[in-house]
Amino acid sequence: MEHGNAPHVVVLGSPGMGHFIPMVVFAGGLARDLALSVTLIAHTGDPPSAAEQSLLRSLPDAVDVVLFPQLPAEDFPAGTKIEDRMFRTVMSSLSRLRSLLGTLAPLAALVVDPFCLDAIPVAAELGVASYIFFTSSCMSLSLAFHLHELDASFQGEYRDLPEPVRLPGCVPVHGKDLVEPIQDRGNPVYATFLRIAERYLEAEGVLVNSFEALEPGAIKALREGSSHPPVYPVGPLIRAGSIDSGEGHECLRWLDEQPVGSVVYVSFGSGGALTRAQLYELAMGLEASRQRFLWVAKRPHEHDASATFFGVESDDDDPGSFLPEGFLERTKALGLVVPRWAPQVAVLGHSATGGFVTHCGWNSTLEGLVHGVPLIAWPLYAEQKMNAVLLAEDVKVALRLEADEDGLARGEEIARAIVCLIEGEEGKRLRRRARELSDAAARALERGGSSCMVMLDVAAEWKAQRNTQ
Ligand SMILES: O=c1ccn([C@@H]2O[C@H](COP(=O)(O)OP(=O)(O)O[C@H]3O[C@H](CO)[C@@H](O)[C@H](O)[C@H]3O)[C@@H](O)[C@H]2O)c(=O)[nH]1
Repeated sequence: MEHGNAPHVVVLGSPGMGHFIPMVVFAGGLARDLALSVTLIAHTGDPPSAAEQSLLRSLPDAVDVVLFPQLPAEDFPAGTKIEDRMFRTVMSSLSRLRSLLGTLAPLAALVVDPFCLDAIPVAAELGVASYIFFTSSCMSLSLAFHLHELDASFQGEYRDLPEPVRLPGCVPVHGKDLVEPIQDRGNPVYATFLRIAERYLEAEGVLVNSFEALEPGAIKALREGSSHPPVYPVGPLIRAGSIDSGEGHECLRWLDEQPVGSVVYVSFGSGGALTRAQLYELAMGLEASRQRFLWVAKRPHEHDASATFFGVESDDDDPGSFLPEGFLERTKALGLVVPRWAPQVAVLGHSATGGFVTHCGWNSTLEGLVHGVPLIAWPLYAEQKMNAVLLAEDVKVALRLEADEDGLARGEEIARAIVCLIEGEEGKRLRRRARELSDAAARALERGGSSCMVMLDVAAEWKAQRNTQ
């Protein structure tokens, strides 16, 4: 493609839908809203999944797409953490990236996601400035900036820390709720996180998918901090309803038949999986709540809460084959179960949706808030426990579930939380808060809004960069 006079930016994303989606949205926005010429390099399945292909088709013509393959599961020993697979997939692409960047010069910037930070020295060799598009909260970014300090301050596992961790401007967070891959210092991924924490300092700036009204304290502290690159909150960037419209999907037709604000939507993102025992309790809780529900159900997994992160391995996803006997029949008047994947943005934007049981993946979180939907926080892995703390204790837009000593959330507890969210006073308060945030999110992105202005400033830097080349 001819890139003309527009500054050319390369956007590099890591594997998994939770990263693919925001990087595609970000790349599309650079071309559409800022008239930049963009090459998006994405790590996808080979071939890309139907969901990946459909999102790529939504990109404007000014975005060139290059697909790098993600490393197959067989290349890793059983039990390898997803984060390790992501970092290693990106490492395996670096020589191809080097050649490609060489052919694309002159470049105004390379923008990488948090699992692609090893590309920063490659860009530096070619004289290209690197930026990070951080696909989670400012609170998680702050943890990355303070990881070395934390590592030096305590020898044991973080779950044994006697006092909560106080990241600047953030709600205190217990050590056990810090990101999951740093919970075991003996796992090789811990050392990788420490190594990568240093790479953040090599970037020219960090764009974050968050916004002022959502994380004012953390953003202020990051803005004032001088030991790291400048931080630019540019969110919330999510797919437009027109892109994830789900046209004709049975769950949208079903939602059309339900009263306004009556349905709780249950989904654990692209990767989340429950154990068989937990899946049973969730089914019992939904049934006992007697509330309407739409549940994206996936086959249970006993040992890996992120079992479907790199795609679903089995085609056998009929919920009837793994849900409790008789559940579908008994609940058919109140609920709908869809296998594996739903058009989530359309579901959250539907007037019948009144609550969201979520694993607190950052994209799901933003999608819920943009549509003014209050949350029940059910974190599973990655940085989701930190997000849950932020949403329940700081932003106050989510209910938490109490688990028993085995870590299982019982059916009665799940039913209690759902009834409280859809019918209770607490639910009303959370809904008001979610609507406030929805309005604030829209204001941040409109012309003159905080995120819009910040993005224009960064684009101006890139344009200036281009003019000095
Ligand atoms: O049935 C589904 C399920 C998911 N999605 C979409 O898939 C994305 C999932 O992203 P997210 O909610 O962030 O969850 P994960 O896929 O788990 O994302 C990974 O990446 C995120 C961003 O870094 C992290 O916050 C998470 O913890 C990490 O697991 C969202 O856009 C969803 O709308 C659908 O459209 N339909």
